[in-house]
Amino acid sequence: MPLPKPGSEAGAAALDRIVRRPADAVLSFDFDGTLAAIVPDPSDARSYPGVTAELSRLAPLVGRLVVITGRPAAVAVEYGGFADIANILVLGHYGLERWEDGHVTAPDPPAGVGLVREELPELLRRSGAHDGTRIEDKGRSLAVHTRNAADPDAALEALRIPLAALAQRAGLTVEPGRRVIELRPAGMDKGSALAGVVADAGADPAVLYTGDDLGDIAAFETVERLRGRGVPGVTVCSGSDEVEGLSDRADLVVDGPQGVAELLAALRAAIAGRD
Ligand SMILES: O=P(O)(O)OC[C@H]1O[C@H](O[C@H]2O[C@H](CO)[C@@H](O)[C@H](O)[C@H]2O)[C@H](O)[C@@H](O)[C@@H]1O
Repeated sequence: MPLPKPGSEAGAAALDRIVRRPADAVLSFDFDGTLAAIVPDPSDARSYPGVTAELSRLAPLVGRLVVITGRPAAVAVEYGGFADIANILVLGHYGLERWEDGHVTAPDPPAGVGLVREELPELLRRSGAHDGTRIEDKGRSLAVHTRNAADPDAALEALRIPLAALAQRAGLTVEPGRRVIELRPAGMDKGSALAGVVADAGADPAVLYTGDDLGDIAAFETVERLRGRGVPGVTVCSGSDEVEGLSDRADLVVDGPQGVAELLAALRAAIAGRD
C-alpha cells in the first residue's frame, strides 16, 4: 500500500520530512481504538494484528516511538506486547506514568481517587445506572463504562451530572471518552505529555500523533502549536462512527486500527525505500 497523503500542506510536508529524516521523528500513538480495536470488555483489548510487529520494525529506524494512553502504562505494555520493542516509551494515565525499559515511574495518586473508589458504587446505584454499566478501577483513576448497556449513549448521559459532581468533590477531573467517563487526577493531559517528549527529542524533531478519541484532541493541539513554532507535525485520526470532532481536525483519517496498521507498514516501506 502506498503511503497515504495528508489533506493539509503542513501535514503532507511533515510526513515527507519524517520519511526523509526518520532518525529525527517522534511517532506517537494512542492505544485503545488506535493500536487496539475497541472490544466490549476493556481487559480483552490487545494490539491489532500486525501492529506490534510493525512498531518493532519501525523502532530502529525512527527517533522515538511513543504510546500515550489513558491506561496504566504497564497494562498498555502488556496488552500491546510492547515490552521487547527497543526505543519505545509508554506514557500511561494521560502522561502521569512513564514506562521505559521495563520500569514505571509516577507520582502518588491524589487522595480524591480513594474517595471516588469508596463512593462510586453507591453513587451508581442512586443515579439509576443502566444494567451493563461497569466500573474499571485503574489504580490512579476510575472509569465508568456503558458500552455493554442496551443503550450505551443514554446510559452514559444519565451519569454525566452525578459523576461530574463526584469528581468535583474529590478534586479530580472528568475525562469523557468512547462510552466511558473517567474520573482522574488533574494537571496532565496527552498534549502536555506529547510536548514533553518532543522537547526531549533533540534539536530538530518532526512529530506524528495518531488517536481516535476526545482525549487525543489535546495532543492534536500540541502538534498544531508545535507547527506554529516551525516543528513539522502531522495528526492522524483512527476513524470510527463513535467519535465526532476529531476527524475534522486531523491531517489524515485512516480506517480505525486496521488503517493504522496499514499506515505503519506503508511508513516503514517508504522509509526503507527512501534512498
Ligand atoms: O487513551 P486510550 O489508550 O485510548 O485509552 C482510553 C480508554 O480506553 C479503554 O476504554 C475504551 O476501550 C475499551 C476496550 O476496547 C472499550 O471497551 C471502551 O468502551 C473504550 O472506552 C480503557 O478501558 C480505559 O481505561 C482507557 O482510559
